[in-house]
Amino acid sequence: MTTVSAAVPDALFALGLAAVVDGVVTGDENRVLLAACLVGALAAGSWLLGVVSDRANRRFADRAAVVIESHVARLHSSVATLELHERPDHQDRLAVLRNHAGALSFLYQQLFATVGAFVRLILTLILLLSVHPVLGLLGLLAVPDVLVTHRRAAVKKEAEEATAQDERLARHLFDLGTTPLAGKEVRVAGIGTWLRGRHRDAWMRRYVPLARARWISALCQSSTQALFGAALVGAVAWTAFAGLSEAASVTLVLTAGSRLSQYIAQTVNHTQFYRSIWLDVSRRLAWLEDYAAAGTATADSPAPRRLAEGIRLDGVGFRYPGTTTPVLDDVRAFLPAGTVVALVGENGAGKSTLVKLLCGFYTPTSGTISVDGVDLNRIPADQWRRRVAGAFQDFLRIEYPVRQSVGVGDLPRADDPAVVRAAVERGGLDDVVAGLAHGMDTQLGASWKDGVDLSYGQWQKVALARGFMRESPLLLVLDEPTSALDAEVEHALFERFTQVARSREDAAEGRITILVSHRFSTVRMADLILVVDGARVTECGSHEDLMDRRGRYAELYEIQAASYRAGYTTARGGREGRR
Ligand SMILES: Nc1ncnc2c1ncn2[C@@H]1O[C@H](COP(=O)(O)OP(=O)(O)OP(=O)(O)O)[C@@H](O)[C@H]1O
Repeated sequence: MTTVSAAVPDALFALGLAAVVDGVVTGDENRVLLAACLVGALAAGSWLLGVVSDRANRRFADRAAVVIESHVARLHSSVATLELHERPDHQDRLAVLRNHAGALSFLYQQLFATVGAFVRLILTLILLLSVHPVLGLLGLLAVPDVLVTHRRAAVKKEAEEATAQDERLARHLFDLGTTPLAGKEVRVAGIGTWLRGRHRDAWMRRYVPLARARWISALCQSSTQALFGAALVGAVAWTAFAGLSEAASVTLVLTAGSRLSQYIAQTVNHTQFYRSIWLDVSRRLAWLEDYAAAGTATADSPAPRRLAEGIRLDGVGFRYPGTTTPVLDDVRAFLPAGTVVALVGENGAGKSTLVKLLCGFYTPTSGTISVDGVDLNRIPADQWRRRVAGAFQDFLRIEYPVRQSVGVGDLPRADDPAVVRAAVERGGLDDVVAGLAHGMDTQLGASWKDGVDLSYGQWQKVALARGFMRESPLLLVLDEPTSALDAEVEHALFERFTQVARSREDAAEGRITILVSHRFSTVRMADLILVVDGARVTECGSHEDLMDRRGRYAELYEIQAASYRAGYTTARGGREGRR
């Protein structure tokens, strides 16, 4: 309310000045003194109310910014599928929403600022009309400016959206050129200059149309404001020479008139901001809210407490959003409850995609995945995800003390030392922790105080341990989480996982463990092996079944076994030769 109140003394300032001039012209000292006090009081009141409203608004906006950003982040993470992150049109919408989400926090403050601007404008118009009704025309001559400002803002927004992809590209290239992770490869490949060039090109593709739009806007606005300026000069001259020659009236027209353009600009800016925030950012926020809610609309069946039968893939087909090539096509398989299932196949065969579908990160484009006979789409995504655990090849490096970095795998139990310790052991991280100065309390990440950096394989073990935090997942996914570890270490770890998976407690829950690995010595431990080839599951059975079948699996297994044998013989030959 202080914002609105501040508008009144501000607008009446012209009246105070006119009274001072009137007192001077009539030689009435008391009147001059009174009017000067009024001007002082108006100026002080306007300043004081402005400061108070500014403080209050900032406080409110800071709090609102935290709430709104948390809301956007929550909506992001509550979207069940990954489509949101991978469709370019969705990404562009999200980029604009992320960039402007902070502006939403000014919505409330802006509402009062807009009302305040209207109050100033109306009071100023009343003051002008009190001199002569024809001065109301000044208000009309401000209309072109209003129209131009509205139109040009829309054009600028369109240009921003049309080039949002280039902005993302420029940021991506900047990150590539400046983040430590990419640093080695950028230097070895010598692509620093190339990256800089591409980065500049992307910025120019964004900047040129935006700059053009801004220049045209500036030209149009200068013309309309020049028109208004000319009208103001005309109004002052007319007041001075057309029978309204009292000095007080001229002062009023001069002061109120010159402020009129400023108040009109403020009113237009405030309404424009309000309009763009309301129509644009809040519409995007509503879109994100609907998008997040749509995923749960068809979910009407709770996640099972335990798996009794298993998971069935029935004619499952999948294309990534925005692409036309099927990555999976008519996949049919049954994963029985309580088993360890391995997925094998060449690079790009579709193993990780199948894992993502099983986790519910995407919905199949055709066919169904059913869990104990219930379509996975009918199980609320958050419930299903609470029963899924695992580790992925593209893992997170959470730079916290080891205890938390592992513990966040299951937040409700993150503070239970015994649970975290058990997960550390299952993930094979115990030997890494033993070598750290502060053990489980060691800060991870070299950029933090007393922080240590880990090797890629050690980070992978942290992610793996985090994946083992969850108490009773129905689906445990291990999608090449040990690719950076030695074959022997991976073998030992998986041997331990499969033993646990076959333990009485895990078998009672019917947990299915999905294992993706390119190492056949690991894969052969699984109860069931699915061979993914040419977007389909072409073979399915135990290691022995598949070897007997002498198909693709047996062929790949033999190739790997032969290369291991050759490597072993060469290594042994080399050692014996050196002796
Ligand atoms: N987000 C994505 N958008 C579009 N296509 C994708 C996406 N992710 C994967 N693909 C494509 O889907 C196909 C299968 O990829 P996927 O990651 O499932 O293979 P994979 O068998 O796990 O391979 P790898 O053994 O190399 O990990 C590949 O051709 C890949 O290019």
